Amino acid sequence: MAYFLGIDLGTSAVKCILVNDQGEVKASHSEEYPFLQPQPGWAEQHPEDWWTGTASCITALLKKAAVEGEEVAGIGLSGQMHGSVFLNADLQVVRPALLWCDQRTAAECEWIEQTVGIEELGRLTGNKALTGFTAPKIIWLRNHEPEHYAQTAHLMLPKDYVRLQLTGAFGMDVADASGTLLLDVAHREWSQTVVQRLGIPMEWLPPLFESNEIAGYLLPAIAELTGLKAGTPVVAGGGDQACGAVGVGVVKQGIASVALGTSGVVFVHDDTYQMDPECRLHSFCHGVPGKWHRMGVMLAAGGSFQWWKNHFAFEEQQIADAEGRDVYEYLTALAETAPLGSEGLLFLPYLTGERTPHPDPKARGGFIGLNMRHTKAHMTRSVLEGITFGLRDSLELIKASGIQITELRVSGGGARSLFWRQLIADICGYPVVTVNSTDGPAYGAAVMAASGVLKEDISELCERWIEVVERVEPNHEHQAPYDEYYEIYRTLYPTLKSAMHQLNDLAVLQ
Ligand SMILES: Nc1ncnc2c1ncn2[C@@H]1O[C@H](COP(=O)(O)OP(=O)(O)O)[C@@H](O)[C@H]1O
Ligand SMILES: O=C(CO)[C@@H](O)[C@H](O)COP(=O)(O)O
Repeated sequence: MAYFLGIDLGTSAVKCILVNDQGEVKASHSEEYPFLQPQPGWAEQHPEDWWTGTASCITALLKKAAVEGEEVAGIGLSGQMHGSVFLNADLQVVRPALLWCDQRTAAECEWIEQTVGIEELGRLTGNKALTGFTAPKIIWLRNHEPEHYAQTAHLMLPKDYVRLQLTGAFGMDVADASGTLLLDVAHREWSQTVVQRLGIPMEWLPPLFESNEIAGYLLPAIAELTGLKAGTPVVAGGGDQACGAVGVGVVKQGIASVALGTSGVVFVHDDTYQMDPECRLHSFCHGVPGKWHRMGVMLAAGGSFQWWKNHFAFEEQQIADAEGRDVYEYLTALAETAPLGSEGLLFLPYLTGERTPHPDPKARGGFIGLNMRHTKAHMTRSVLEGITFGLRDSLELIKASGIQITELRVSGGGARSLFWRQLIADICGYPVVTVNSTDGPAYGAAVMAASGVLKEDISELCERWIEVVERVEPNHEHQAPYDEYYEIYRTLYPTLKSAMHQLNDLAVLQ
C-alpha cells in the first residue's frame, strides 16, 4: 500500500503521521524540543533541534507503523510560521531562529512602515508589519547583530530548513512565504519593491512553489538515516495554518477553521485575492494552488490555558495524575461547574501581547471583575471564555468584511474539549464541527503530498477523505447573556491599553 508522510514542525514538538491512499491515518509519532526565552518577550529555537527531532520522529514512526520506507510515496511538510532561519554560505545556522511569537521587533516594524509607507506596504504585501513576521526579524539582525547579518547567505522558514536537510533543495511555498512580509501576495511572487526598499539581498530568498508542487527528492544519506527510500518526492507543503485548514477541509468559501493550539486562529478561504483595507486580518496565499485566505491570529489562546494550568493547577494536576486523567480535561470539567459569564468575571488573554484585533506587543492579560465569591472554578471558566471572546473578535472582523460563514471547523488541542466547543458555539453564534482527521496540520501536509504525487486536486482529496463527525449547535439561551459579556470585553483593551503599556515598561526596567 502507498503511504504519505505528513510532518508538522510545531512550536513544542514535531509530529509525523502516515496516511494511506484512502486518507486513513495509519500511525503518528511526536518528538519534543526545547523552547528558549533568553530575554522577556524573546522566543527562539535551534533549527538543529528541529532537524534531529524530525529525523528520529520519522524513524520511530516507521517502526511503530511497521511500514517499509519503499511504501512511502511522498512527503509533505507543515510548520510553525514566520520563524527566521539564517544560514551562511556553507548552509550552517548563523544563530538560533527567532519565532512567530517573538516580540522584540516593535522598532523594526515601525521603521518598515515608515520606509515602505504604511499604505504602500499594505498594497504590495496585503499586510501590515507585525512583530511576529519575518522581515522585521531580518532588520533586527542587521541592527543588533551585524556580525551575524554579514555571515548570512540564505533565509529560510522553519519547515523549509527541515526540507533542505531532507532533500538538499532550497524552496518555500507561497502560503508560508506570505508571512514573511516580503511576498506580493496578490501575484504569488517575491515583492522586488519591498525587498529592495528594505535593503534585503534578493539572493537570500529561495525559489517559490505552490504547496503541492514537488520541491525536492530525499537524499540517499537521509534515506540511510531515517529508513525512508532515496528519491522519495517531497512537496513544498505550507505554514501550519494553511496545512491545518486543508487538514480539516477548509478549501472552499463558507466554512471557517478555528485552530486552538498555542495560538488561536480563525481562518477563511478566498477564491480571489481579498485584502482587508486596514490590514487587521492577515491576507495570505492558501495552500490550495491559486487560492487565498484571510485570518485573525491570537498569540496566546491555548497558550493562556496552558499558563493557567502550569501555574495555578498544581493540585488539579496531582488529582488528574492519580486518577489517570488528562489535567486539561479535569480543568474543563471544573470550569463547567461555574455559571455562564463566571459570575461577572472577564479574562483578557493578552499574555504575550496580541496580533488580532489589537496588533500590540505590549498588550497584557488580566482578570477584571473579581469578587469574594470567585473560586478557581470561576477563574478557570473565565480563562476559557476570555480566549473565546478573543476568537470572536477575529470572527467579527471577518463578518464585517462581508464573508458569509455557515460553520466553524475546530482543530488543535483545545478542540478536544466538548465543553470548549460548546462555549465557542454559544459565544460566536455558529455551529461548531469536528472532522475525522484530528491531526490538523500534519494531515494537511500529507494531503498536499498525496496531491503532488497522485496529481489530484487538494480540494477533491479533501472532499473524499474528510468527513464531519460531530456538530455542536449554539444554545440560544446562552447567546444573549454572552453578547452582553462580549460588549464589555471589547471595551477593556482600549480602556486599559495605557496601563498595560506602563506596566510592561516597568517590568522591563526591573
Ligand atoms: N483536553 C483538552 N481540553 C482543552 N484544551 C486542551 C486539551 N488538551 C490540550 N488543550 C489545549 O491545547 C493546547 C495545545 O494544543 P496543540 O494543538 O497541541 O498546540 P501546538 O501545536 O501549539 O503545540 C494546550 O496549550 C491547551 O491549551
Ligand atoms: O503565527 C502563527 C500564524 O500566523 C501561528 O500559527 C504559528 O504558525 C504557530 O502556532 P501554533 O500552531 O504553535 O499554535
